[in-house]
Amino acid sequence: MRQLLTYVRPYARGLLAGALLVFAGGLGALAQPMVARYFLEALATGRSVTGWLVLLGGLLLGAAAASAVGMYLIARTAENVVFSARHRLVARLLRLRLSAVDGAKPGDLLARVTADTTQLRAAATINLVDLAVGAFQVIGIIAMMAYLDPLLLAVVVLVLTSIIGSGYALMPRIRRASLQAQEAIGAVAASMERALGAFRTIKANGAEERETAAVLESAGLARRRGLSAARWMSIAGISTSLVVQVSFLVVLGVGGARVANGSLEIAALIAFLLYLFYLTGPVSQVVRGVAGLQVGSAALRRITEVDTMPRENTDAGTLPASLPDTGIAVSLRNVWMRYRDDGPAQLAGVSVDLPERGLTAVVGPSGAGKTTILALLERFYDPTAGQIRVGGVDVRDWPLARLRDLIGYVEQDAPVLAGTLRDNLVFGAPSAGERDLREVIALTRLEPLVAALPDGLDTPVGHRGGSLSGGERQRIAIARALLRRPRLLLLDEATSQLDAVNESALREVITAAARTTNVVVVAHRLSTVTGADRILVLENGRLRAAGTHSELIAGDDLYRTLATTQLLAEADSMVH
Ligand SMILES: Nc1ncnc2c1ncn2[C@@H]1O[C@H](COP(=O)(O)OP(=O)(O)OP(=O)(O)O)[C@@H](O)[C@H]1O
Repeated sequence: MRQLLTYVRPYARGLLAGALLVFAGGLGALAQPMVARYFLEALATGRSVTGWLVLLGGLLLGAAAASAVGMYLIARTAENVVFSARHRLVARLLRLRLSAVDGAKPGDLLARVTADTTQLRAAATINLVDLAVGAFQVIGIIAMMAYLDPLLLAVVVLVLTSIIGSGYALMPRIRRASLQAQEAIGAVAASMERALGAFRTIKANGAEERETAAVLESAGLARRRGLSAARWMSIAGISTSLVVQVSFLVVLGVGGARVANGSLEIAALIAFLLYLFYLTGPVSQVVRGVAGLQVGSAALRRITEVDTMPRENTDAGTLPASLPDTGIAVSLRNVWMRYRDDGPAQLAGVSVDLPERGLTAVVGPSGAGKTTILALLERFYDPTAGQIRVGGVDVRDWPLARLRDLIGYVEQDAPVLAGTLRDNLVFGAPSAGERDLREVIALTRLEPLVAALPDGLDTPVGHRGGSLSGGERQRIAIARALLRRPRLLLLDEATSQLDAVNESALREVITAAARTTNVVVVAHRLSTVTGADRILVLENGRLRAAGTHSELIAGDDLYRTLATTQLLAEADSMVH
């Protein structure tokens, strides 16, 4: 409730005004028959009806307008609350640490932003208003009952206490069932995301039916949990009416006996029973409000869970006194990395210095920890032990956003985002000028692609760049990184995405970049390696050897084997 109120508080005035207007609209509607009566009386007796007619018309329009505006204000509060919950959630989700997201399911996180926040709509408005208005009326009616006959009130209160008792028993069940239903909806979203993210793989493996079944299993669970919440809600509703009916009978019995022995007037009993009759509505309203709040609190729990996930602080830290204009040096000192505390060491005591300029190639068997080094330089993760310095400053001391500003990173799977080609290119440098853009397009040999696309740079490239080839995606990723004018360029080379012509062109681009910048390439091609100023050979997370191609060919067995077997293209000719 407290958490819910923190979302509602900024919009409390609008909600209050809305509730008061709806209430005034209700009063106006109630007054209409009375005014109609005076109008008809005036008509029958031949008196002037103009005043009554104007009042009736005014009431009619006023009540309708008050209700409409009131309902709009309540709906606006609901939308505002949902928006502010989404705002907070999205801002937090995109700042989560990678280690937090590694273990989460993107579809489930998505459901929290979409489905769970929607559940706040009713809880933050209608349910709260129901609870407040209902409770207010219940208190008023009970006060009137106390005035009429405290003894009968005691009977009513006794019976009403059982509503509170059953509420204590039922409400947690409603909350639990709603939470499970929302979790199941998260699971539906997660399995859909899994299926749509690997659409071709599913088709190629004939897995449509299995995946459909997996999604439907979660959907079925959501249905069962939803039904379970609905069952508990109807039990709460029906037990409320039953309790009020029972109290009606008890009051009738006790009151009747007291009237018979002369200790209560019949008029007082009738008035009491009328109040009891009126009590049904507000009590049901309170129960409805509290039950609705359970659904909201279940959703709120899933929303606020994100608050407990570790986030990155992108601004804290101190910039180094001076930053070079071109490349920036990097040093690793006895760096260890475990992705999980109890997991194996993916890097085990790596120490290396990479100067401000030059091309460093990192090679090694699959799983040796090559990509992990790049991830640590981007500070996607902190090393388990040891120190990484960029520009002479520990990466943990850098303001994260400024550190990443220095780096251009081309991931191995070269992701392209839904949007136009231009959006994708300027993604890392939104203020890049047209000239820079054209220059980078020429460097990365993207000109033929731009010319072939119907709207050139402004052509949408599909979800995850689905309408592009692997090589095109990779060149776009490289162009995107170059446009950032990085001082440290990290390239995770894809194994076989580029044809020979494009490959040699890009090799030239990278070599040119390395003349002014620190370039680190996780290399899978011999051509990349042979041109490197230094090569690091990683094996099982250890830096096994370092040197130039000819030094390593002469001095390192693993490198020699890698060069002849794993590193692609012209291997034989380069080795001999
Ligand atoms: N986010 C992660 N969580 C847990 N383990 C991870 C994670 N990323 C990588 N690993 C593990 O760390 C090890 C090193 O991975 P890394 O991606 O650095 O290898 P690599 O040398 O780049 O391999 P490849 O050449 O196949 O790309 C692998 O065993 C991998 O399974």
